[in-house]
Amino acid sequence: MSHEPCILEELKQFVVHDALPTVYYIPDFISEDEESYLLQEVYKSPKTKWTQLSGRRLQNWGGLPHPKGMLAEKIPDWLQAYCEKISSLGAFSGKMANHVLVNEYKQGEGIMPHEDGPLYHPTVTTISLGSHTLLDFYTPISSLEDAVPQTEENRYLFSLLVRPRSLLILQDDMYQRLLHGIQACAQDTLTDKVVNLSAAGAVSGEKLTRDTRVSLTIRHVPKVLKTKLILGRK
Ligand SMILES: O=C(O)CCC(=O)C(=O)O
Ligand SMILES: [Fe+2]
Repeated sequence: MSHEPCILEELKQFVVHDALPTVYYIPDFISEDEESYLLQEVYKSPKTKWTQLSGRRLQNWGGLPHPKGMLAEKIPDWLQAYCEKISSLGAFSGKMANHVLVNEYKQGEGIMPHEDGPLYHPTVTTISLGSHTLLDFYTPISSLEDAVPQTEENRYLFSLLVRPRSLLILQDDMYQRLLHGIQACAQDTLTDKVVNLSAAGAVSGEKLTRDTRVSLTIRHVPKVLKTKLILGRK
């Protein structure tokens, strides 16, 4: 299936590597003031908005994606502004982002390798706040030869360094075929497996200590329910 080009010309300079369809890494997408403002808003949200998972906690905004359709909820203004800004770049083929996950990772926390699944438009955009992290990519289990033991180590492909205030856009195979995850560790030693070293202003061999990172994962959920009646609720 061919992919319609949907990102504005001006973003082309941020493509990380032609061999990786497709990664855009945009350093300093937001200012330090915007970063503090967003962190303030995240931490102002009611305690009940947080879901504690093993190794991270999260806030879900916009509704819960569901195979039958997402019952859309209004996204607060402080997030809506960024949904609009990113959508206007063409990230979602002209559609408006309508879903935001806020993940908080304390130093040493991470997320297991996973796929984001079929409920989203196949583009994921992520603003990082407070700390860098390394996002690691893995081949899916079925695509390796049987003779090779399918350990996480064998399936590991490469990493992206995401700095605070950056915007990362993943599309195509990067989203649809590969798994992504974040190692639960407190410090990263950069290697040549980090494919955006120069774009992120880093060098191989550098050691970076993590702090608490908050990520805003901004997406478009195509299937939305217009009213509660469709779910059969009173
Ligand atoms: O924190 C991130 O950048 C990744 C989050 C993620 O993969 C997810 O929520 O599905
Ligand atoms: Fe994910």
